[in-house]
Amino acid sequence: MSVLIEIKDLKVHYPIRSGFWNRVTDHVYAADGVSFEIEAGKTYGLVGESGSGKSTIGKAIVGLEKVTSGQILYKGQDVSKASVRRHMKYNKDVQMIFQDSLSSLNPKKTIYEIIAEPIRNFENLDKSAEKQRIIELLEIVGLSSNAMYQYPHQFSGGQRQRIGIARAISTNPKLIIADEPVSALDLSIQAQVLNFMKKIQRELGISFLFISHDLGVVRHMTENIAIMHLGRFVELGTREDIYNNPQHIYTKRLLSAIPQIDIANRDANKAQRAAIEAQYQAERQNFYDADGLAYPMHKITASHWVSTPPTEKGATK
Ligand SMILES: Nc1ncnc2c1ncn2[C@@H]1O[C@H](COP(=O)(O)OP(=O)(O)OP(=O)(O)O)[C@@H](O)[C@H]1O
Repeated sequence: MSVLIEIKDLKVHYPIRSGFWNRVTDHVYAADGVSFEIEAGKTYGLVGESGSGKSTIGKAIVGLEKVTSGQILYKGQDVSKASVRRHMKYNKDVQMIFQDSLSSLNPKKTIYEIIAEPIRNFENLDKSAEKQRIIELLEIVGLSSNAMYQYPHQFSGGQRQRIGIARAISTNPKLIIADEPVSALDLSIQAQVLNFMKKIQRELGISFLFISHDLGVVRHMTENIAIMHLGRFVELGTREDIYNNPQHIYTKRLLSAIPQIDIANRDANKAQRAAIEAQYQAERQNFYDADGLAYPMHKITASHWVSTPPTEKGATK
């Protein structure tokens, strides 16, 4: 295994201002000491409910959010500082795709201009080489070269996600942060886009940080997964650890929330969901501290970490 990027004790705290003087009166602890590694060519899943801090981590990694403390180590350098990112041309290697492709693609620009923008930031191609590159990128994402003369609103949601992917891969990146890349799409289109992401990963060797609120969506995409709740990781492990041997009550609750298409067992699934919810409500206080925050994680196997009360022994992450 080769580690592409290492996140160490990352904290991103947003100030809350109030009162006549607009003073900082408190903070939102959006990411509160998270550590994990993404391997080269692999997908890392980051899963939690809305507001748990997933996007904040993704944005901090690409440099869109200021890091309060901690490190983001890439090729041995701490890229949490803007000067280091510029010096290393880090933003060429790390790109982001968003959930809402309509608002993340400038509606006034043609697809050609949208895809050309990151290329122009990092390379000095002449007009014909640039056009050739854009035609190739459209081909990779399964769109005809005519698409380059059109505008985002002329495409379906799934096609727009492909355009977002074409733009993201245009700089030949090593890592793509995919923030809820399919949650705005119909189920049938979701599967197409997910398969397509796996295909470009195989062909181009790109790593993904795949952010989702739905453990069902990441299941077939990731090798390693972190479960996040209120700014902290509650559980982290391989796909097998998380899906076959979940330990934290919050992970169990997220697993029970995966939509089931299996109509024959609908009643049994509903009963199981209700049982997990009752267990969650009854045992919640055992899993969180007096402020309602997750405890530090402890290692339970070589790959599996779980947030547990501090009386239990083991290294913390
Ligand atoms: N710029 C900001 N200023 C203040 N608070 C913020 C800011 N951005 C996010 N937050 C808060 O930080 C917390 C984490 O938000 P974040 O968007 O990272 O969560 P998320 O898990 O990605 O959720 P969602 O899927 O809804 O985006 C939330 O409480 C959110 O309200």
